[in-house]
Amino acid sequence: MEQKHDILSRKDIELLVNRFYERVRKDDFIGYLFNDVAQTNWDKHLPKMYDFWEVILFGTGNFKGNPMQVHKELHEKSPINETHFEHWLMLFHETIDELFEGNNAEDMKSSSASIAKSLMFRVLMLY
Ligand code: HEM
Repeated sequence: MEQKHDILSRKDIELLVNRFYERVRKDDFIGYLFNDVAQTNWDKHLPKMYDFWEVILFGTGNFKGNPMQVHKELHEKSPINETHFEHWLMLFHETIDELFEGNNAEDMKSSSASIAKSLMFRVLMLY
């Protein structure tokens, strides 16, 4: 088997994001939020997510968006809760571990966990 390496480039981010949302779309617990509620246009969403993670991980690229607003609107259409966030995070971390290994992979797990927490608190107004 090929040795795993760290997340080092935009190409690596693209692979990770593609693999993650392939799982999300088919997921019994959160898939419907994308497929039915948001009716996600994947050709737009995926490049946006490459940009998002490129900024978070490498400080390069140009993400334009408003995640707080987007998730609030989603929650208004179809309520999401802590379990959805935990599940999202579990799938994300599993996908990272499946493909990569190293400091950036670990950083991505911890930054996704803290963003998930802050999104969750603000979207669900738990503060
Ligand atoms: C309960 C967990 C989550 C669900 C169900 C969810 C769902 C969604 C949906 C449906 C969209 C809109 C896609 C579209 O344009 O159709 C979206 C956008 C987005 N999500 Fe999430 N998400 C979750 C958690 C997270 C987390 C934890 C992060 C970051 C670590 C994140 C980052 C983003 C970003 C950056 C966007 C793009 C925002 C924009 O367009 O301005 N999401 N999400």
